[in-house]
Amino acid sequence: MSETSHQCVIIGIAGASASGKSLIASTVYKELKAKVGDHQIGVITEDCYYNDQSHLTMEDRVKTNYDHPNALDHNLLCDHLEQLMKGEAVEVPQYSYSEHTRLQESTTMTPKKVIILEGILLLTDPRLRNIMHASVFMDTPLDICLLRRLQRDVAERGRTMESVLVQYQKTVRPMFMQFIEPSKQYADIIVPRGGKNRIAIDVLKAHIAKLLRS
Ligand SMILES: Nc1ncnc2c1ncn2[C@@H]1O[C@H](COP(=O)(O)OP(=O)(O)O)[C@@H](O)[C@H]1O
Ligand SMILES: O=c1ccn([C@@H]2O[C@H](COP(=O)(O)O)[C@@H](O)[C@H]2O)c(=O)[nH]1
Repeated sequence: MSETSHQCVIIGIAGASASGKSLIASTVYKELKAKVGDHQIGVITEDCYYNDQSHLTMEDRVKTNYDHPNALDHNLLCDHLEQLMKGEAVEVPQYSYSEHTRLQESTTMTPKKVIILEGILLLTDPRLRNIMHASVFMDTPLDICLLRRLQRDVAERGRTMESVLVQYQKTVRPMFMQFIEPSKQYADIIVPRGGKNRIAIDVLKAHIAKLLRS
């Protein structure tokens, strides 16, 4: 648990791709927002901080390993979290998974009392671990993650079934084994089965509600 946060508390949610990080983060956010309003709580996705690849050809963009820590701009993410903790607003980048580029537009995030931060590689970075007040690891079996990623990426991220399967074998699974799974040791809470785990949602809501009251 970090001692550095004063105005804003960061709760990190990590785990494999398609393990349910976004779903649990958005469920906790929506259910709490209905009670406390969206000025108190927000969600930031690590994916927004993928490096812009617009200088590369599409062929090279497709070949990039998006599951290695070097694919992400954690410097900018840390800077933004520190600004939010100081009570300053930040411009969160928007990322296109189909173009592998950062969009021109960004999203303004005003300071919040609690930020839920979700992403695959969050717990691999000591700077981010130090900023977090509490951390969660979504421990969904990898075969279930692959099934869910396949469905989601074809439906929502402009991908073909074949491209998802090739990428999974080349980078997604190996990087999970090398970086993401070992980072589980740093989590305070380990959530099995995925983003609909009601007990886990309620535990997170209760913890955040307590922080909001303090
Ligand atoms: N427990 C669950 N049961 C059924 N579908 C789930 C469950 N958890 C997540 N999903 C679905 O799996 C897909 C991947 O989940 P998502 O939250 O996007 O994963 P992540 O953010 O970890 O990549 C989404 O379509 C989501 O709705
Ligand atoms: O240009 C990109 C950027 C990322 N990815 C894949 O996204 C997942 C992380 O996002 P989740 O929402 O946690 O699934 C990561 O496994 C990358 O492989 C991509 O395919 N293309």
